[in-house]
Amino acid sequence: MEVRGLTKTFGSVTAVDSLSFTVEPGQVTGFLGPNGAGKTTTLRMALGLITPDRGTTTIGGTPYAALRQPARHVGAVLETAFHPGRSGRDHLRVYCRAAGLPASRADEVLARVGLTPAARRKAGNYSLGMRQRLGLATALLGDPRVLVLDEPANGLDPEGIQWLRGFLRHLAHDEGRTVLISSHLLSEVEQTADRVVIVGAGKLVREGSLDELRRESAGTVTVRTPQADALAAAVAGPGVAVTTAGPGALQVSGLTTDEIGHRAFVAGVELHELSARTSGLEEVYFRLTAGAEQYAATSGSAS
Ligand SMILES: Nc1ncnc2c1ncn2[C@@H]1O[C@H](COP(=O)(O)OP(=O)(O)OP(=O)(O)O)[C@@H](O)[C@H]1O
Repeated sequence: MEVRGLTKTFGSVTAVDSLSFTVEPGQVTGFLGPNGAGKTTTLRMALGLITPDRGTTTIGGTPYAALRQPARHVGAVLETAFHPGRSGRDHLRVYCRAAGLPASRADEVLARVGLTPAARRKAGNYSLGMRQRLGLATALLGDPRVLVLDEPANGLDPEGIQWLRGFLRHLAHDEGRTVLISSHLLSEVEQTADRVVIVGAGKLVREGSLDELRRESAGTVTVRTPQADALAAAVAGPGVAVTTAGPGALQVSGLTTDEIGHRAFVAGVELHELSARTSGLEEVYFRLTAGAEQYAATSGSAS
């Protein structure tokens, strides 16, 4: 799935801004960003539910709207709407008819998502977690190569989350499907996703493997010094990032503790602490999207 230059404006809000990224088969890709970052709008454009101002999305080289029998190519769970009086099984059979699929697919996908025991119960009485499973079953009806799921872990209990992780990884790794899942929490996709696409304020912030992000989170050094400005000047250079981490404390990335200690010594800067530490993925994600969240908060309160 290739997203190229997608842009969408609602009034004065640019929800999605020249966004481009690629989602590969055989992997689970996490689509991450804080609330209001434009994830749902992007997915709705990718699935032809709303029209972008600019840009394209193609699935296996073809725009969604041009796919013949789209259910066989792309399965999506964006918002899950059910007729409350209809059983889960009947809900799926209606979709089978609409998509030209045999009714027997309904029972097959119910079994895949573990809903067989509840198949004949009214969907209106399903728990949130069961509704999520029914949504997933609906997406799987056409046996699609691409799955797009908006916040699929919402409402699932810990056991359900565990099951979902294994299931999505199986669909991608063992069956070679393309799986895209959105979330505003990195922790929610951390154990499922192989890659992440991170957006903030409608723009791409980062696209890459989770391993890359993990490596990045390993390289921060905390320095405490009464001469913070002098130290910042002493370590500055290409590939080095320095941020303030409280009074008299700096975080330096791009240099080892030995290199920072040496530069401080040469510059005559007194050090009180020099420690390498793993900042953790969540912190890297927060740092990447912090500006975007600020922007979202400002634009939200102004409107
Ligand atoms: N139909 C609409 N009309 C007006 N503004 C909209 C509409 N849809 C989305 N927006 C705005 O576009 C921005 C992006 O919203 P979107 O729902 O795509 O973000 P999101 O990343 O999915 O957020 P969340 O995690 O909260 O679901 C927000 O500022 C939102 O208020």
